[in-house]
Amino acid sequence: MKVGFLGPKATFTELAVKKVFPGFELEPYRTIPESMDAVVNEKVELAVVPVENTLEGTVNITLDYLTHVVQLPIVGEITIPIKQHLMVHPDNQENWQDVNKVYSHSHAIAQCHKFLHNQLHGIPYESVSSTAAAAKMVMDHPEQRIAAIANELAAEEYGLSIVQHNIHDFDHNHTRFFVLSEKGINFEEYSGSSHYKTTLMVTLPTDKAGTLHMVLSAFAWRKINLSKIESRPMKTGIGNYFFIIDLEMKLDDVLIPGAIAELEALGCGVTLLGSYPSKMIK
Ligand SMILES: O=C(O)C(=O)Cc1ccccc1
Repeated sequence: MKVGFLGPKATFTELAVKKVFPGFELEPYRTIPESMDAVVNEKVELAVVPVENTLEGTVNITLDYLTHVVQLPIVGEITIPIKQHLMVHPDNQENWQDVNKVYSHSHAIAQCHKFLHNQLHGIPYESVSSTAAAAKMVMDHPEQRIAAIANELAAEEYGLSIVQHNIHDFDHNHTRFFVLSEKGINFEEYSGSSHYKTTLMVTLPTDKAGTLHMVLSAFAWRKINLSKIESRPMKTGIGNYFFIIDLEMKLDDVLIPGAIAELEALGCGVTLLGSYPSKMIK
């Protein structure tokens, strides 16, 4: 089976893939949407995409592409610890404090704001397609005084020197990834996890007071635990939002279908995005 992921080699996404799909054939893509398109176009059987980070929140492009452009079932979830390091070309290791630009993925930059503000004050930073793309760029340009924020594997892969370890602003930095596939793969087999979640997309009827309250009540009185609720723009006008709701249980025959029927009776639109095992990597 072939797995599509945000490349190039040694991104955090690749780390997540390797934790649960060791030995699988890997296909790097330049962007997250391109890795999802590859599933739709049957170039790969599944894609692994980042969806949420402890420090920076939702990866909007992933949720938006999943809800507005492609309809790919979520078949699994992987959560991994994230450690960010500052790295430079070995030629510039001694004078690393003279860097004049820092490159990384926007989420990685956001995870290190305090470090950048305090230790590299005033140095501009720029976001690129992934942390590994930033590392590769630093390797390709030894003549430039630039640094990348990326993981240890990227430093190894691209021959860079880590000059500051663990520069993320808070401990317990984790990122969640969705596994997307149309093949109905049994992620429990690969992950060994039988802890399930279910994700719903819910649109509310317009101009009806108290609907969100009633939506939450439908889950509350059934004692269905929510692990996340996120609003995203419908992209149809200011103030028009839908909700992505993660439930802390597997799709069953009674409780979740009952809650969905209740939401529909309120005039909500409900789409099941997936019911899947969730694997936490320590
Ligand atoms: O750029 C990467 O390495 C990615 O896989 C995206 C990302 C960036 C920062 C934290 C987690 C995932």
